[in-house]
Amino acid sequence: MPSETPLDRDVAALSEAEAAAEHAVIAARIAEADIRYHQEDAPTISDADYDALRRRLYAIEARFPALRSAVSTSVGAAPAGKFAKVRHVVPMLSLDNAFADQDVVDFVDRARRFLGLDAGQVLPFTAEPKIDGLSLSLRYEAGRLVTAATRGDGYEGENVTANARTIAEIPEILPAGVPEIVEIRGECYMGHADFAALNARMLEEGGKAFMNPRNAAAGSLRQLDAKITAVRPLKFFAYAWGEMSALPATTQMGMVEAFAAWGLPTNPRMVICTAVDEALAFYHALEEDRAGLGYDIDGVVYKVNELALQNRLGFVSRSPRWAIAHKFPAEQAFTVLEGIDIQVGRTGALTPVARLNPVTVGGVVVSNATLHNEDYIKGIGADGAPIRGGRDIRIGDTVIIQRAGDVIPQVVDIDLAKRPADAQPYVFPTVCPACGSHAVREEGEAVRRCTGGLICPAQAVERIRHFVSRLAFDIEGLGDENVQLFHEAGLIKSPVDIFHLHEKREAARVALAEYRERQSEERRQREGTEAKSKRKNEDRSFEGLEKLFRAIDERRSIPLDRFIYALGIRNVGEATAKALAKRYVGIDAFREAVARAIEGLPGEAWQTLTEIPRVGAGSRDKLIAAAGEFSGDLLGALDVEAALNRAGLNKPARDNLLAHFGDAVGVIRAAREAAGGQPGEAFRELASLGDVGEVAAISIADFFAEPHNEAVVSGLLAEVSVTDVARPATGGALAGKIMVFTGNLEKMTRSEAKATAERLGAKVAGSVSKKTDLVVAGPGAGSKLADATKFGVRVISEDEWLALLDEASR
Ligand SMILES: NC(=O)c1ccc[n+]([C@@H]2O[C@H](COP(=O)([O-])OP(=O)(O)OC[C@H]3O[C@@H](n4cnc5c(N)ncnc54)[C@H](O)[C@@H]3O)[C@@H](O)[C@H]2O)c1
Ligand SMILES: [Zn+2]
Repeated sequence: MPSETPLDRDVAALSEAEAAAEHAVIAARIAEADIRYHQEDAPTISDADYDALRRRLYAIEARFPALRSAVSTSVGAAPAGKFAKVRHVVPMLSLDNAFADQDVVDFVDRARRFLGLDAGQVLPFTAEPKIDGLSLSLRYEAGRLVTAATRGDGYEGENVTANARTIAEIPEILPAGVPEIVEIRGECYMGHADFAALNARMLEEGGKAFMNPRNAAAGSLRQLDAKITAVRPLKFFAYAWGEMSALPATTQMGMVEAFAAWGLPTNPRMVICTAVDEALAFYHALEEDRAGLGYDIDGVVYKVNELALQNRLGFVSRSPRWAIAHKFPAEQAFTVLEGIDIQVGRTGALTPVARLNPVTVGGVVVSNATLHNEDYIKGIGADGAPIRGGRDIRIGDTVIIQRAGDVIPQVVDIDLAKRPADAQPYVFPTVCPACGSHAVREEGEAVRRCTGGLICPAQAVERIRHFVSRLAFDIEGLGDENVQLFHEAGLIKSPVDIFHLHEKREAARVALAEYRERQSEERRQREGTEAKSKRKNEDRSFEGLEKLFRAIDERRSIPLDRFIYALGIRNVGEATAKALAKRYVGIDAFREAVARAIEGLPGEAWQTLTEIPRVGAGSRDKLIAAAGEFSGDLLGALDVEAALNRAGLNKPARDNLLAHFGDAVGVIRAAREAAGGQPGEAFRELASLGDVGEVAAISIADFFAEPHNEAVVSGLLAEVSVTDVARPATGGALAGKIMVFTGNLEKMTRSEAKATAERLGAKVAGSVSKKTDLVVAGPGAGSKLADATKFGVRVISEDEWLALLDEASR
């Protein structure tokens, strides 16, 4: 609830003056909300907030009846001036609301008491979905539709006859034999799929999207120009009636069945209940099916089935005593966005989370909701097209929160009318809030990522796990569990700490002991017995720890490719790391090359051009060259077209560039800008290595340009010596040989086998050809083995391979 109304103060504690003051404020807010909702189809508070205001109003009036005013008994809002008015012979009233199951129990008890029923007598009532649309009254005279009217204030509605006639589901003529005067009432609504399609069309035509299906239905029906209504996909369910010259039935159910027989759409979920339990079961079952109905409902309506009993029960002020609306907890609510927090995920992704003024949605108090990503906040969808009609989200905005079922609550829209005058567009951080490293966003990616992988606490555990993984430092005894526990104990915060762990032997022992203690405690709890833990945590040796220290020491020397791979640079996998190591051989040469590449790092405009789909490096360079030669000013559109033609791009590249930058002027402007930020020679060289490429080169440069990472690399180099990668094809027992592994290897993994072969100078290929020198085939080998036979390539078993390795290492 917005803070202006202290709805939480106990009514019993209010003085008469306080009550009067609060009553006046609430009454004014209800009157205002009624006009926005019923007359303008543009609500400014949520239904739940509205209901809470009404409940509070009635609570105050119950204690101070003298405060009752027009609002207390009002229904809807007066007809809008733009429509002709229609007087309802039988008023169209509202319904009393039930929120908790107990309210329904009370309702039935009240009705039974009123009717003087004793325990043995049943009181059947109907239960049916409460459709979330707007009520519509259809008057037929001699079987012909003569007037259609909205509810208005219950006594006078708006004449929307021409509009209603355009609704396909509403019959113009009723079958012969119907009473002379028939007034059928029901709900005019719009289905989910139709609503989505209508909104897409509205946006495409440059119009405004509707907030929800109810507003869309109301806005479409209440059009001065019926031609507009005609193209809006409106539907109708009949469930009530007004003036009738004769009644076709004596029960609620019978009446609705008669309407169906006359050709009116009625809701298939309507049932008869004889006990409260049955009604509540219906309610909860419907709530579960709610999302799949295809149209919005906001609760269940119960009505006493016998019309004779309905007549005896009659009305209280604005609603019948024989019916009640049992509302579902709201799935959407308005609240104020108080701030945007940035969370950093395990892989460095920065995710914006809305900090909200707490609000109840779907029966749960929500104070955080997802904002998805940077573009979502700006009003841009995943496909680059506007969402929410292009409205961005700002701190201080009044936002709509949605929470359906178990889905994470999300911010779905904002109310522009309530935007504070000083609200600023949200600027997404370019620095990681967890570690201060810069955060970059790759073109074509929705997420921005922290580049401080090695020091970022949010990513630490993941990165350290990668650092010690098999293809990287391969430190035995430092599995996922140990990384986690040493990280939690503050002993390994970054990879450098691994090499200092032995200096903190005591602390490591304590951390390990505590971890074991926790583990066995958990086991005890799980198994439920004390006795089970036979070895009651006796002083177990810390042999494992000593072994770990030895394993770490063994890795104080590591080949360059493994070292590069271990750093966990984005887009740098095993193959890229190998290509780099092969090219630069030693760590110093590699770092120098990267430092030079950073100096020549291309500008953002160049990077953007690089990542537009179907625009390869060739097209990009052609375009930049053409833009460089182009001397005209960008306003001369003809020249611009000519310049673009001269560039000689292929069609897909050209189309995608035009789509991305809007028009030829935009393309040339972008190309000119890119020309100013072209990469230097060193960058181009880095990017041109096999298995590296421009994307990886940018990631490498970004990584080393981040001082935090440089610091960790220097720290590591003080602890480990990075060995040069032997130039291949010299000396190794398999120098220059092309090998293929196929089938299942049982004594070593595929990647191990591959690494060993490469260490001996072989090149490992993925498929067998005439050039293949050797195939190692395990069980289950298939087509590759067949190829080997076909080409006459030598094939050996895994055991023979191991023997060969033995020999080679002697
Ligand atoms: N957000 C706002 O600013 C705002 C303002 C005013 C009203 N409202 C919403 O409207 C409600 C009050 O409006 P109300 O006075 O129309 O009461 P109501 O919506 O609680 O109940 C009466 C209405 O229910 C509808 N209905 C749907 N299915 C029905 C069925 N099967 N049988 C009978 N009636 C059915 C009819 O149109 C009827 O007029 C509030 O509880 C709130 O949800 C919201
Ligand atoms: Zn970070």
